[in-house]
Amino acid sequence: MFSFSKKDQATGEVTERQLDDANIPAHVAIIMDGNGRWAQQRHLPRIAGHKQGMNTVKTVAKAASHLGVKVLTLYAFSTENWKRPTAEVNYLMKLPVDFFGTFVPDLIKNNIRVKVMGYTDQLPAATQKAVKDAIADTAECTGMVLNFALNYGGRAEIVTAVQTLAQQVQAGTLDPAAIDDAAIDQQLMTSDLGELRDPDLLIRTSGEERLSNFMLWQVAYSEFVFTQQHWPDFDQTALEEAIYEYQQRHRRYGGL
Ligand SMILES: Cc1cc(N2CCCCCC2)n2ncc(-c3ccc(F)cc3)c2n1
Repeated sequence: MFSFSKKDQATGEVTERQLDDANIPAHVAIIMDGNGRWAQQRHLPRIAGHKQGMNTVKTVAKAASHLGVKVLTLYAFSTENWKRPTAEVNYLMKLPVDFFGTFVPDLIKNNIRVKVMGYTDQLPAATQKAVKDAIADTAECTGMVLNFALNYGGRAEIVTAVQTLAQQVQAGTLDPAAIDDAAIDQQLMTSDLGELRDPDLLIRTSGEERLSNFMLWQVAYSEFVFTQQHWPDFDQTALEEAIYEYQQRHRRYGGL
């Protein structure tokens, strides 16, 4: 059992809570929202929110690993984020370089393996190199998979999968009647996660209640938990509270 304390924001009352360590979600996915608003509330530039957000990534990755999460997927940059101001995009593209420049030893110490899903060939060369090196440096780790969605979009992922299957039908190597869930799963960027490819729990921070084109196919049966704090304020306790909420729900897979 994992114990944690929850403080009621209104009354200040503190209650002890227990997590059932036999029901920790195997795959947790997080839409890390609120970095810009966090900075704005402190009269700081938006990039200050991203910088603090990256520190939260380090904290939450270690916390998830200690709790027994097997895959942690983090939505770091969407295919729509290229529309942001050039200076902000340039700063964001340097974050993976900074992250691995400082955090790979910690990842290895915690036996955490890095995976990245997205259209990484469209990223700057330095970002691609940092990602490639971190994947190689942690390839022997057998613990939690830290899976970054980087230049990722759920609809683009499905379009790419459909195009591949259509080409196989056109080539005469695939019978259209054989296209089922498994055939689609196999073409998605999460295919190498095997049985852990679909998130059991999706968390979105900062109060927004939208998917924003994230893992649209994979979250078909996920539990969603929307939390109020901005991502830079998210921490181990917030993760434990989200997992506690997940554990209070009856899980159905379309059945009774
Ligand atoms: C673009 C971007 C933005 C980014 N933010 C910090 C977290 C809040 C969300 C936006 C800003 N973080 N944080 C970590 C990464 C990262 C990505 C790939 C990778 F292999 C290693 C680290 C990252 N990438």
